[in-house]
Amino acid sequence: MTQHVVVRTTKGPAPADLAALAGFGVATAHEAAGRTGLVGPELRPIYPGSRIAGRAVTVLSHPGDNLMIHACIEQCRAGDVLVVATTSRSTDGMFGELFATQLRARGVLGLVTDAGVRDVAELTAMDFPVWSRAVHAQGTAKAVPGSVNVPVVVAGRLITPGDAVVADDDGVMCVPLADVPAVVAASAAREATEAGKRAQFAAGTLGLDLYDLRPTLERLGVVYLDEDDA
Ligand SMILES: O=C([O-])CC(=O)C(=O)O
Ligand SMILES: [Mg+2]
Repeated sequence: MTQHVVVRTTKGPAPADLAALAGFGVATAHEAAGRTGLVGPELRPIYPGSRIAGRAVTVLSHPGDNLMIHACIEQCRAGDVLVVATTSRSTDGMFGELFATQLRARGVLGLVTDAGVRDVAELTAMDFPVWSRAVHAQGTAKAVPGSVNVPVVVAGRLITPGDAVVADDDGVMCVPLADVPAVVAASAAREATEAGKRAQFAAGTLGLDLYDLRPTLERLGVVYLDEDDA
């Protein structure tokens, strides 16, 4: 018989590294991580404008059943992001504002879920950020066991408890715990480089010249024509 577990774990990234990742955001951290780590684009924020980075606390639930979210909440602490996956595809609304209220009371930053959520107006009003596969009012049961703090796959991406989860309007990414310091350092370097480029672009420089792309166009056979010759 399958064993269902609730794993108690405190390991996670340094708070300063999580704060830094929240500042950089998903696109920068993803590039800095060697274009890795992204959760599939089907997970979207339920409202725009949030940017968080926190320690992953994971739930693996039976579809249509939120018992294990209840079981998980006492394992959560300030600075965490709750990550919910289901054992087969489900868009049922297994999370809403009452769960968010419990998580907020513990200092949890937000929810990333491969399933559905509901109470979007209330979640928006309380500014509790959620990235989900679906918004669906479909109610769920509390009857089937699952696990807390085991590795899960969310929209194609493996997330292990204690990893850093970064989420904003561009989507969601995961930085494995051991990689966090290196990704923070690479993100800072990338941001400094982009600041220099931004200043040059604002002054009128073209990417074509800054990146020396004219020889590439020529090598690839792209020809410039005047309108009358086209
Ligand atoms: O209670 C549920 O099943 C989900 C929900 O709507 C809430 O958390 O408010
Ligand atoms: Mg509700």
